[in-house]
Amino acid sequence: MRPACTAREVEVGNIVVRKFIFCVTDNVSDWDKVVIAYEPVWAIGTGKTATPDQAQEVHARLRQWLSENVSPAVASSVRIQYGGSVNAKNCRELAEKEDVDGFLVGGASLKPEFVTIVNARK
Ligand SMILES: O=C(CO)COP(=O)(O)O
Repeated sequence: MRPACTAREVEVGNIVVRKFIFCVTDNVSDWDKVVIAYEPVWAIGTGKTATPDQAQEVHARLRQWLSENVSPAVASSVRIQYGGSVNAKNCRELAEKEDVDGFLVGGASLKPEFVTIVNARK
């Protein structure tokens, strides 16, 4: 069973995401060269993964924010990847989410299961 994050962990994540996106969008001149990664701090290397719904919620909010503050075209074309304890068991469910465009994989990239993660959308 997947360990869930606490409400505090989710709240801290949202604040960090907000500060980050304001800082970055002010300094981007070519959005074709940008890939956004959402990596909850509490999920990196911990074995705790955001649920697919949690990841989708943050990714969708990022896309919505980009649509309103940059442009709808950028919002729909920019890749938003999820990172944080992605493995062969959780990658398919995460990949099914509309706004999860790929993964940043740490520990699992060193194991044979990485092939399953690479093919998660197939
Ligand atoms: O930081 C990461 C990739 O950049 C994620 O690492 P893990 O997949 O080991 O949690």
